[in-house]
Amino acid sequence: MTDPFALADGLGPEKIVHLHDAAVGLRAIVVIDNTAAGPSIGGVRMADDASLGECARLARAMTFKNAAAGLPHGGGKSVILGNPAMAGKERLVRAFARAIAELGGYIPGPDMGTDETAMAWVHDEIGRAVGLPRVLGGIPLDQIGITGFGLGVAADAAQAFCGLRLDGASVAIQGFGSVGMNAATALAGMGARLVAVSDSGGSITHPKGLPIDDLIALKRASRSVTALAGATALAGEATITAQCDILVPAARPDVITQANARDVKARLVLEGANIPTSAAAERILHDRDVLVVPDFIANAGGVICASVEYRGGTESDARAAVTEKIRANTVEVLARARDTGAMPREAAQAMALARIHEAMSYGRFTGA
Ligand SMILES: NC(=O)C1=CN([C@@H]2O[C@H](COP(=O)(O)OP(=O)(O)OC[C@H]3O[C@@H](n4cnc5c(N)ncnc54)[C@H](OP(=O)(O)O)[C@@H]3O)[C@@H](O)[C@H]2O)C=CC1
Ligand SMILES: O=C(O)CCC(=O)C(=O)O
Repeated sequence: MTDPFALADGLGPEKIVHLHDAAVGLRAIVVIDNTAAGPSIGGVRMADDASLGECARLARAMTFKNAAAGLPHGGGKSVILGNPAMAGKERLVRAFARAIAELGGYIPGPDMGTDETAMAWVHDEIGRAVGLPRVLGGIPLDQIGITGFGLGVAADAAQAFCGLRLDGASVAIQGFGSVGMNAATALAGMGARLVAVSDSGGSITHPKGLPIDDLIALKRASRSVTALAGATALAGEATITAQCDILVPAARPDVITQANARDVKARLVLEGANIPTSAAAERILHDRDVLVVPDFIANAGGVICASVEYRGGTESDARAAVTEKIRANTVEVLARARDTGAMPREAAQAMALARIHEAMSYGRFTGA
């Protein structure tokens, strides 16, 4: 067996819990990374191939994200191993919920493969979840597309730092779920044009612009974007290197790598997905003057909304908080990066770490 503490460092993880219920076929992992600022919030990912390593990296991203946004929450994440389209998903999600009932330091929300309905099942079992349907008093963060909306705010703030005008800019988006489709809508609202898009069925392009409403209608009908008439099909991962001004990864981790970073054509990368870019790839992009707005700054809309919901706020409170925090953080991080020559992620981590360390300094054993 490998060292069970191999992932441990000065921030966490505080708890790693493996959940197994043979009767329902549940195999899941929860990582509570750091709760110095408050109980952790982070999404529940449902995927066949998620791993402990991925879950821990996602939980750490939440620690940074929640701290950077100034939320009274630490970071956590969970994965349920399984295909989100499976029959019997509700049974599995309900079994997961019961298994985390005593893990009070973790507040689950939606992530890839789960949505407000899944959070309603979790809430029904244990009374603890965010991103709930309105009828349960929630703010359905996936349905209202608040993370995509926040990516639009980040893009608006970032354009001045890379000499780009959103009006007329071309955009490629990998993944057309809650984040991807709402980012497309937000960017189109500021004059940008969607020229390439993908989902798990493949990629398509149209240099003159793809019709976002038609693409959304296809997804609502559970079809792939590749079913759009009149578009040109591209190879699977081709959105990453598509000809465009702005690239929005909005699907799985580790899609911009050392192998393809030199082929990225965009001048601005807005990280909608969590951990989409390897450290080496981010360095390559930085050296090529491609501006990257890091995941935990750009895609914080969902968790900011979740935090507002947790405290009984309204959807308009959430939109105001997302707009204010993402705009301020994007400007601060990009200005620090410009002024110091650091990568935006380094500047963002320094900002978040200062807050995490301060929160940790109030803990009982700090300095003992
Ligand atoms: N939801 C939120 O508020 C937040 C989400 N995020 C992150 O954003 C990312 C997307 O989340 P979300 O939109 O909620 O997830 P969804 O499950 O709603 O959508 C994911 C999309 O990615 C597509 N996809 C899956 N694999 C691939 C692939 N290999 N190539 C291209 N597309 C692929 C899916 O295709 P198909 O439609 O065919 O299944 C789907 O369109 C994740 O990294 C998540 O952690 C970050 C912050 C908040
Ligand atoms: O769904 C949530 O709880 C917050 C969003 C999240 O998990 C994320 O930002 O990755």
